[in-house]
Amino acid sequence: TLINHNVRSKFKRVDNKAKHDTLETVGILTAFLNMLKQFFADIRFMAFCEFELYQKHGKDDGIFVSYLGFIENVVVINPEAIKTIMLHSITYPKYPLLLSSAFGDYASSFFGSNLAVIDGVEWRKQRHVINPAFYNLAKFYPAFEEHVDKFIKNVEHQKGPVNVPKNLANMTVDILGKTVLGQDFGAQDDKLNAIIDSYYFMMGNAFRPLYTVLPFLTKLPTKFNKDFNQHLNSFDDFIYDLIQKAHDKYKNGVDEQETLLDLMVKTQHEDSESKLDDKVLRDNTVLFFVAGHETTAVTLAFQLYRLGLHSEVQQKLYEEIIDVVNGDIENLSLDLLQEMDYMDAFIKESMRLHPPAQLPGRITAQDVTLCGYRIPKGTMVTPSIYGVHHSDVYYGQDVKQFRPERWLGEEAKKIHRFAHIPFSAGPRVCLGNNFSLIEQKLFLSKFLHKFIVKLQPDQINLERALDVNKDFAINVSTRQ
Ligand code: HEM
Repeated sequence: TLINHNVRSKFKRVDNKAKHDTLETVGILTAFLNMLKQFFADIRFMAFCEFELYQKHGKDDGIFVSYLGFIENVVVINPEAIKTIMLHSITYPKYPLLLSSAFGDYASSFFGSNLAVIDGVEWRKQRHVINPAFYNLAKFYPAFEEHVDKFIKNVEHQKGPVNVPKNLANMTVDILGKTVLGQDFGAQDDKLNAIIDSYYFMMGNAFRPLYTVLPFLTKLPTKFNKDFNQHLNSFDDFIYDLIQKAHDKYKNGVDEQETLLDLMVKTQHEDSESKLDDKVLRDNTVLFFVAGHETTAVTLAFQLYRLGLHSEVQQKLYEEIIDVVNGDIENLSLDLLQEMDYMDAFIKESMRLHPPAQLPGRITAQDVTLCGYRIPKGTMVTPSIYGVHHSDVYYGQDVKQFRPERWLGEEAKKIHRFAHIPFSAGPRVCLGNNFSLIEQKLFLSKFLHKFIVKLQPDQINLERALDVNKDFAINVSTRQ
């Protein structure tokens, strides 16, 4: 009770927007149980834990205090407060959790110090170098198409149910390799297996809060630690090899279209103020691996799940595709993808209910007021993407229903702009959002043109549980 009292007294009402005298705080026992749950969970599970707590303990302010491990965490579900946080990246910089390299924990040794976690001048410098790689997405279109076609061909040759998450991840990593790193990975042809295995091993383990909070565990002479370090070394060798190839390409003056990696490597050879050294290149290449393929693969897997669940939506999408390409899928182009309104609504709705990135942590750089409460400097503040997307306060009574129509016409205008933020918003908005949206639309158009998706009877409740390592098989039949 004393601890609770202490926590509450820190977050007091300062103006009449606040509905209660202090911010609502989850009880210390609940926090402790939640912490145990989080310690052994994958970080991706934590947003569900937080939202469950909010539903049980939060009041109707859309803001409450919870815990991330031992750290007090102000979780924000109110879209006006989310807007304030997202638009003011100097007052609310990134929470430096993943920058704890001083501890030498797994998250920082794998993920490193890249664009997504740094702030200030260094962030501006890196974003300035990396941004131009995403200016002209039309140049990526042929690579998107090649790998989507390969995916479809593989499905055509497969007998029986198709396990989608892993295969989709192979497709998206091939697309990423070709477009962003300039490499043919061949994951869809089973050529990248060892590296992908290492990658998944680290993704599955590096971000476990257990190791971030108790990093000394990573130093114990256990088999697990040995395995982790082996995987890390082989993954790093692979990345440094890609970087070396980009250096060679620069020196040989190969006149090809510049990839993101080329742009980053070039800074070292030219007398530029934005020089990025090899370690920064390595850390950003890892970032692009992490941010750039699993997110889209999981999104697509959930979309196939939704299509199987809602056959009427599938039919409407199919009709729109046929209409836009005028009956011939060979006409499909980047421009035509922009004409698919129902497709846009479908993607928005699926990313609302199944956002792959959920808790973008920030820290207060000064004392602030959010929703009428005083939040002291140095507090962790986390807009809950999952929370605001699932809140009936902002989406109404049918919040749990999958209804793309809510994103069409007048109805869409009533939804708060910051109540739908799967790619975040403001200066730290996802750099790959348009890249991913084109990938999704192209995939869905070609896939639905070819196949009808059906779920298997035991797979009607996947609401929370999908990641690229989970088995999720769908039945597909070829359209006549
Ligand atoms: C469905 C797909 C994707 C989702 C849902 C997603 C989501 C996000 C979110 C929520 C953030 C911001 C986190 C924050 O505000 O703290 C972010 C940042 C970022 N994303 Fe994505 N992302 C996706 C795909 C991609 C792709 C395909 C790429 C690159 C090819 C990419 C590259 C990045 C980068 C570089 C950042 C850091 C930007 C910065 O801090 O300046 N993402 N993403």
